[in-house]
Amino acid sequence: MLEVNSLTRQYGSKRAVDRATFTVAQPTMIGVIGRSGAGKSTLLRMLNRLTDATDGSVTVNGRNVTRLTGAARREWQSRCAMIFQQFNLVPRLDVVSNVLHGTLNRRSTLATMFNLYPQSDIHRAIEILDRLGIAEQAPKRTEALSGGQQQRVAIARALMQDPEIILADEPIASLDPMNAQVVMQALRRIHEEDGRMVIANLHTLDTARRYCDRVIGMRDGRIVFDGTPAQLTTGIAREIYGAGADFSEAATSTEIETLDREMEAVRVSDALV
Ligand SMILES: Nc1ncnc2c1ncn2[C@@H]1O[C@H](COP(=O)(O)OP(=O)(O)OP(=O)(O)O)[C@@H](O)[C@H]1O
Repeated sequence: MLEVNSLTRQYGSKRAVDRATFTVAQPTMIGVIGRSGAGKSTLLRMLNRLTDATDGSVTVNGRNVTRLTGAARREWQSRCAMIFQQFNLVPRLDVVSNVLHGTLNRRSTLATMFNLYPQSDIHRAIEILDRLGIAEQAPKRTEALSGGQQQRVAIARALMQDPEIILADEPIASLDPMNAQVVMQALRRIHEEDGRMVIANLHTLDTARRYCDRVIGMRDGRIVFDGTPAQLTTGIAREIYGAGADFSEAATSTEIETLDREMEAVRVSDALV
């Protein structure tokens, strides 16, 4: 159970997040939407303590994690893994070593310095890569992979921590539509098969509608919508995005449906060969 209560972050005179309040009773896949500067990243970063809250609290299963320090804070961060738009991998390092970095929190400095990983961790890393469909990339340098593959490496690194919650800050914003779809499907599967909570900042409405059970809409630091995709009408979307009457959902689209049609066409032509 995650309880976010009046969570606030002030930067000078600017309230990046203004008394955000919501509860997640069971593992859910949640999309956070809103225009640029609405406070989405700051909200996520406060949840896993990359950014400190000015006020309010984050409580997980009855424990307030907002003021944890030192080892307790690091322990919380490993239970609440974060993935980023720019992947945050070590480009010159091979894929499997990047994934093994997910275990850094529980390894000694000496073991880290000499890149000493237990066999069991290496096996687990390969298993996770296999699950994400990229095991054959394990020995390659990460920089040689496509953006979609790199984001799956970042997801694998997060899974190495065996987190209860995965926070994804614009995970598909740098990807083409096909890779965006593969990454969103991977996050959805992890949610469904492992029962992990996923909270993803998404800049496109159709992605949130398609993959999430619940959508949180932010505007000017405040949560202005919290409901199911079905409850998110075009009128509400217009309010969240602060758009005029000419607002159209297509303008926030990644064209995933178009892509579906293209992929179907490829499948049909493959079947004919
Ligand atoms: N470190 C900081 N110092 C000062 N102001 C900040 C800082 N981080 C964020 N802000 C401000 O807080 C507000 C919310 O920013 P945030 O990055 O959380 O929004 P966002 O919805 O994630 O936007 P985007 O989609 O562009 O990433 C913005 O006005 C931003 O300029």
